[in-house]
Amino acid sequence: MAPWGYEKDNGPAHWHKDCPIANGKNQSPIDLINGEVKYDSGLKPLTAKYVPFSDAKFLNNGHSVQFQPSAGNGSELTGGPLAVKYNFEQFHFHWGNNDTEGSEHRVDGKMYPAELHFVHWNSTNPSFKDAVGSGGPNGLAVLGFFLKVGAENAALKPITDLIPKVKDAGTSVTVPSNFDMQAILPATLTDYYTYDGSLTTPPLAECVKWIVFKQPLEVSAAQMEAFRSVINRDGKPMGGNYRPPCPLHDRAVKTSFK
Ligand SMILES: CCN[C@H]1CN(CCOC)S(=O)(=O)c2sc(S(N)(=O)=O)cc21
Ligand SMILES: [Zn+2]
Repeated sequence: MAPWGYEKDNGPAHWHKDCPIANGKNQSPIDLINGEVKYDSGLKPLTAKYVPFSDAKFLNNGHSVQFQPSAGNGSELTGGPLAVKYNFEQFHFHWGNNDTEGSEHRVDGKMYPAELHFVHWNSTNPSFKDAVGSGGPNGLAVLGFFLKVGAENAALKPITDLIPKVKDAGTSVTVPSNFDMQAILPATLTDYYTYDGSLTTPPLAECVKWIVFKQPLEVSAAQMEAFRSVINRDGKPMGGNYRPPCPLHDRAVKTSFK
């Protein structure tokens, strides 16, 4: 099979050939249907402590644009549905070619123009790769934020300003050390959906505790256009790098809000 992607000949409908788990019962993303979620008063806010990075890269890996600090950067996530501390690994984006599509998760069938994923791994594992392969839904914790078009996002501006430098697949740049990742997050990480799921790209491992925030972040139209200028390995616009929703099967989606 051609390397996986999001085109007709290598997109989500083909992924099961190399990754049979694509047809598993704990796949992501899903459509978050408000009439079917269940409030859980035991779900407390999350705490993310992101420390400044000395040598982080911003890269185009052919499937997304990704912020990646060197291993062991000391940033961590606790609380919410998580029983232990998770280490920050990377963040990346999914987006569409117009404002009516782009997010991976949906809310009552509605797609947002983009979705931002903060990937963390369970610190009881010796490494990130062990966490991905650890089996069960507690290997990774991914925070999902919907992006909608509105005011310029000043916290994301240092990142969106770097996009023209990683327009082509396989390129990367060093991120200025004064980049403040914490500033991207809302002050309180409260209202969210959470469920057990998978990576939304190959290898599609069912190792993810998903935490998707109800409140979208805003980015400007110019920031959205920056994403839409990114090119994939086939030299085509990367926009459309989102997997459609997967069946929920017998999973429950819990909310921290009523
Ligand atoms: C393009 C490749 N994307 C994946 C790379 N990794 C997994 C395997 O690595 C050894 S990962 O854990 O960094 C994640 S998280 C993630 S999503 N969209 O579900 O948040 C996809 C991937
Ligand atoms: Zn993602």
